[in-house]
Amino acid sequence: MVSAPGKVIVYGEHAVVYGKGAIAAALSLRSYLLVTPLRDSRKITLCFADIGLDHSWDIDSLPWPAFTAPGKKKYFFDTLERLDHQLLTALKPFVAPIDGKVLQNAATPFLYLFMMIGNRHTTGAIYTLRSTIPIGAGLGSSASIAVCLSAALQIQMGTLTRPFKGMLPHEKELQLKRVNNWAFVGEMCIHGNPSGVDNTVSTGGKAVLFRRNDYEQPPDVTHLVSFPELPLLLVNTKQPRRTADEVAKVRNLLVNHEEITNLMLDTIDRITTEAHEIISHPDFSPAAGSPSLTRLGELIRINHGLLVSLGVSHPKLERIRELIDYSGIGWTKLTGAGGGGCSITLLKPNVKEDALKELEDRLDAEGFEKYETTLGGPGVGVLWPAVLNPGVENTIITQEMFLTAKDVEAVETLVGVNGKRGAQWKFWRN
Ligand SMILES: Nc1ncnc2c1ncn2[C@@H]1O[C@H](COP(=O)(O)OP(=O)(O)O)[C@@H](O)[C@H]1O
Ligand SMILES: C[C@@](O)(CCOP(=O)(O)O)CC(=O)O
Repeated sequence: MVSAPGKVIVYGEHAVVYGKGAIAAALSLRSYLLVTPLRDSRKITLCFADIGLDHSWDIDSLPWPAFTAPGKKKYFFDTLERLDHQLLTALKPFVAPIDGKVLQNAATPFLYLFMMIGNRHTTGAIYTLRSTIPIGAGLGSSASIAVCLSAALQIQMGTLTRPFKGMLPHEKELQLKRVNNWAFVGEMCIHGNPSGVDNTVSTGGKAVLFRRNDYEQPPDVTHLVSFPELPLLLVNTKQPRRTADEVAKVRNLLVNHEEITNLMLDTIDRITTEAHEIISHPDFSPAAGSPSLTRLGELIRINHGLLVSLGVSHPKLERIRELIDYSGIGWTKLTGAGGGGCSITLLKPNVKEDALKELEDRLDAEGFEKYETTLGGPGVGVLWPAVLNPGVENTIITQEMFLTAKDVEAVETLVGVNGKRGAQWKFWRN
């Protein structure tokens, strides 16, 4: 079993697509992928329980000639920054029988990565996914799945080892890079032109300052090892939207109002840079009365204003912001692609319990959902063998156990990275 986290973008979404900086942190909400190898089978089955996807392919019937044509097959050590649109087209007939865009979007990166990382001699397997990340809410659900698929398929093919005691740091980093590279390719299958910030933070965990100036080159990634524990409130509008559509809105604005849009993107870049300077300052403290926390909060508010001007907010996001501004408990912005999805609020120090409770009741009454989550958790991890509580319980986690966990809490209790059943996850980066 492998697992990878969702993320929040604290500053810089959308601008990051145009070479500006973004700060993002890993969430404690995660995706979990169980691989059940079937030695004597020539079938692969994708069972993505949260969205009701259960589809099988006969390995021998897949378009191997297209994927193995000269120059097409990529190897685990190749640098991967591009998607091969011819190969994507070759997969279309294999995805077409699946009902609906959401399910097709989930299946396409899997098939592409399976064909690229695997080969026609790969044995059959069932790939079962459960995720505690809300789908399409700006929290990087698709990227966390791409990271899981990338890691699981590479482990299956033997091009990735699980992390072990004594593994050299540079080997760990190299393996993370391979996971991230293929995950980025998976993201490209459904997002067209992703910046790569989501898969990067999901792979490496904790928090990053990310910038991709040149799409032909790898991004500049600074790991923010001392990222502070910021008091954040995360609220979901439950308004569905697609990342690709929101990214397209900014692209259109850039075409129609080039100069003004560029100025706004530059301002967001400046906000991210200043926020980075604040949190990396040796005197930074998120404690009560700290002027730097207020400054970070003001930057959050300004960043949101610019995202509104870029056209990627939504009346429901504005309603949440209005309620929170009215209660005076913190500074709010949308996070991720916007158009719905989630907002984050940096809470002011010493917020009174009853003010928070009153706000939560109002959010609840208007149909919004609040998440309890922590930032800065671990990136991709592996549980191998997939057993519970080794040495004590030693129970193999079966597909049935995984599928019958009745809700997010039950999934976390069963297999969670901090789960109550004592499963021993290993991470490439601690
Ligand atoms: N739990 C899940 N199970 C299967 N597929 C999922 C799940 N979560 C997300 N996805 C896939 O990712 C897509 C959402 O990606 P995206 O629009 O980027 O939203 P997000 O902001 O959450 O990353 C969905 O349409 C679906 O294809
Ligand atoms: C809007 C964007 O900056 C972030 C998208 O995040 P999400 O898919 O909404 O989780 C796009 C990108 O970085 O590729």
